[in-house]
Amino acid sequence: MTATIIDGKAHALALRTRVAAQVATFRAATGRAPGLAVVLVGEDPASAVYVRNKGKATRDAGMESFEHRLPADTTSDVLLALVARLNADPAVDGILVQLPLPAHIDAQAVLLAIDPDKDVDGFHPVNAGRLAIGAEGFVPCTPLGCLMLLQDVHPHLAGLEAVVVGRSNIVGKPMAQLLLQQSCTVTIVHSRTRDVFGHTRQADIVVAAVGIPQFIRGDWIKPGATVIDVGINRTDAGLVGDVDFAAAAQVAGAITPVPGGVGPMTIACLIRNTYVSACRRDGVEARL
Ligand SMILES: NC(=O)C1=CN([C@@H]2O[C@H](COP(=O)(O)OP(=O)(O)OC[C@H]3O[C@@H](n4cnc5c(N)ncnc54)[C@H](OP(=O)(O)O)[C@@H]3O)[C@@H](O)[C@H]2O)C=CC1
Ligand SMILES: Nc1nc(=O)c2c([nH]1)NC[C@@H]1CN(c3ccc(C(=O)N[C@@H](CCC(=O)O)C(=O)O)cc3)C=[N+]21
Ligand SMILES: [Mg+2]
Repeated sequence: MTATIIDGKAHALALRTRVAAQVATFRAATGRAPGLAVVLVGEDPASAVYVRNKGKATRDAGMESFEHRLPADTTSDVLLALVARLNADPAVDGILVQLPLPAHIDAQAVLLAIDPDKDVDGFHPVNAGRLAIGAEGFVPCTPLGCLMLLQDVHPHLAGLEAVVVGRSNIVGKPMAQLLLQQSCTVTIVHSRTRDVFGHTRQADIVVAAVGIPQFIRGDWIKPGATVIDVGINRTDAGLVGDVDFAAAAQVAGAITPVPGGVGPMTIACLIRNTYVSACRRDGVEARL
């Protein structure tokens, strides 16, 4: 069997195009553009590339991008003061503080300072709680993008066995919550799991968010299963995912590539969340 390759780039472009059309309607109705503030502390080159790409995607959608670049030695107090200003700024609908932050800054404290109703990353504990109880809030962009790709392959997710590899607050845990909300039977495996492939081999859906290049082997996948590879690993061989793509594609029914899979959907969902935030803040219905 050779898997269908899930084209994340095409899905992302379609979503961004839909959002851009709705943003035009929003601007005509309200006389203002939705705004996204992105904060980058330090000079990590990979982070700088992401922030540039986010700014471009924001402007391409007809929204305003406010980019704040701070030096690596910025204090927590200075960063918290900037977040407070962005919280109070009516032109800002979404706030994203690029992670990772330098080690001397308490990242949890910074995330906690963001107004949950501008938290388009969905990282604030209030939004994590809203997701857990099924209340309206912001869902982290990467798992939301993964869910959209999965729903294209499986219009009915209910009853499917899903295994999420990884339990981080920004990918694994919210991914498991979303799949549970869709009535999948969800298993989360992590570094202390005794038999990771014993679990993945049973799964109809495997979401890999481990951070280890090509960690998931081809024979860990059940024939016909859907594989979503969240991993972004820069190696000497270039950018690779957390799945051994060549081997897994021989077994899976559908699989996302890296690059061109989940990554572009993350940015498209950030644009979507920012548009939705602007609609909520102005009391107009979000249409997507
Ligand atoms: N495409 C995109 O838009 C995005 C991609 N990423 C990428 O996704 C990947 C995961 O990111 P993130 O969740 O932040 O990573 P973290 O490092 O925060 O979490 C990794 C998880 O994998 C688990 N893990 C580590 N080793 C093993 C193992 N041997 N067996 C089973 N589980 C293991 C860890 O377990 P434990 O908790 O026990 O330590 C942890 O829960 C990275 O490659 C990252 O670059 C991240 C965000 C967005
Ligand atoms: N507050 C915060 N929110 C985030 O959402 C966030 C973050 N911090 N820190 C870093 C991670 C990582 N992340 C990615 C976004 C897009 C691609 C992406 O577009 N990837 C392209 C390739 C890009 C390349 O070539 O490097 C692809 O997979 O095709 C990847 C990774 C968002 N993150
Ligand atoms: Mg992490």
